[in-house]
Amino acid sequence: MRHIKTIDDITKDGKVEFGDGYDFVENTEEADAILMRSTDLHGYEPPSSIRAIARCGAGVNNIPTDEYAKRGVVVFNSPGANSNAVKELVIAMLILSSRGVVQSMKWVRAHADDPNILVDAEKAKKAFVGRELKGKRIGVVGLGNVGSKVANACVDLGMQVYGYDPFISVEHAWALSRDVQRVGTLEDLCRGCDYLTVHVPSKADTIGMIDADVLGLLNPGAVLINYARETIVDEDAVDAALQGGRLSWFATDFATPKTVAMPNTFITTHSGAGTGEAEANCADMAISELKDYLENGNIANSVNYPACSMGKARAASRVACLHANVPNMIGQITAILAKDNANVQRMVNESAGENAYTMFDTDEHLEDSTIDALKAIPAVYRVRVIK
Ligand SMILES: NC(=O)c1ccc[n+]([C@@H]2O[C@H](COP(=O)([O-])OP(=O)(O)OC[C@H]3O[C@@H](n4cnc5c(N)ncnc54)[C@H](O)[C@@H]3O)[C@@H](O)[C@H]2O)c1
Ligand SMILES: O=C(O)[C@H](O)COP(=O)(O)O
Repeated sequence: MRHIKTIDDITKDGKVEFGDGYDFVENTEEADAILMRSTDLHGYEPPSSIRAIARCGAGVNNIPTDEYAKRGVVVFNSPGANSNAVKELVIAMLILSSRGVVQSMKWVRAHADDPNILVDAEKAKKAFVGRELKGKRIGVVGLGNVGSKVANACVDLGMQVYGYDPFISVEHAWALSRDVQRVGTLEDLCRGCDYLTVHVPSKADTIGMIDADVLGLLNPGAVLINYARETIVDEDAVDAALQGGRLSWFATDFATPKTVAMPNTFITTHSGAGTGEAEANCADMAISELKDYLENGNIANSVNYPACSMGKARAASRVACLHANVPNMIGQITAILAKDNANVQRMVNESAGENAYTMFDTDEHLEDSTIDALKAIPAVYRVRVIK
């Protein structure tokens, strides 16, 4: 039996199914893996029983992924699984910030007792006259799973769409409408925009990237949308831009103390991924990643280890070594196997950044002393006997 600890509400209805051979435990010390969402794990040391953590969602800035890699803990996320949900809410924010929908509805509620409300509403409506999205210029920062979908949807709405992403993947470049115009700098993207929407992860080069300089390049009365992370916008600069009229609205998914004090904001409760469909997609992807890792040692969609697959574990034994990406690891591992006279059927070695992964199938089970020798290699973080 393998044991899973869940953190956060993975789905609204509580449905999380791993199937036969798995159960859920309260005590993390008894768990093999963690399934989670947005809880901040910085400062938390997972017990040695934990081999993997799967984040149901895209952003992993709440997890110390580098530190966990060095403890031999593989961290997964679920890329793209909630991107349609975010796209739809971003489109909603484009419309809400352009058409006085919320203000008009507030007026109706405030005049609910007026017996002439139908006639009076006709007079009141001039206060809520908005503008159309068609023909307006929007800048999309980050053209990954969410940004590429937002950009394509904006093309469909008849907007002039510009995108900026110096690290765009081939897959997302292919998915992008030919009507999305790519620009080379953030400044060129922002110059003359009526709308700016941000879809990048929170990391060293994106924290505070939407600052006073960037905001100053937008058209007066522009709208800023942040459904990525609160850290990406300089809140003081956004406040000043709202007060000074450079921005007419700021729509954000992050209710920070500074943001809630600002004028002209639409603020949601980190609800970009808040649909039943997105929750189910994220959970399904994260669960299958965890199961394949726990049962077969295969890695897909990890953010701190390379992708690696040898299919189902069918040989007598399968062993995985998680180690630093340094020279002579394969040499050291095979030397130890040769000493035990182990016959290797298949071996794979993959690396990503500072970390690497070596997995092999053998005809017979290895001696305990062989496993101990593998564990004793200085750059090895963890050895897993999967089968
Ligand atoms: N509000 C929500 O509920 C919600 C839901 C999903 C994702 N998010 C946030 O949105 C972010 C993006 O999500 P995604 O699924 O599109 O992720 P993704 O990884 O598919 O796309 C991120 C894109 O940002 C680009 N990028 C990275 N650094 C950049 C930089 N300095 N300048 C410009 N582009 C840069 C990458 O090349 C990539 O294409 C996530 O990291 C997460 O923080 C929020
Ligand atoms: O990065 C993400 O996928 C989103 O921010 C979703 O976060 P959540 O799982 O807490 O809704």
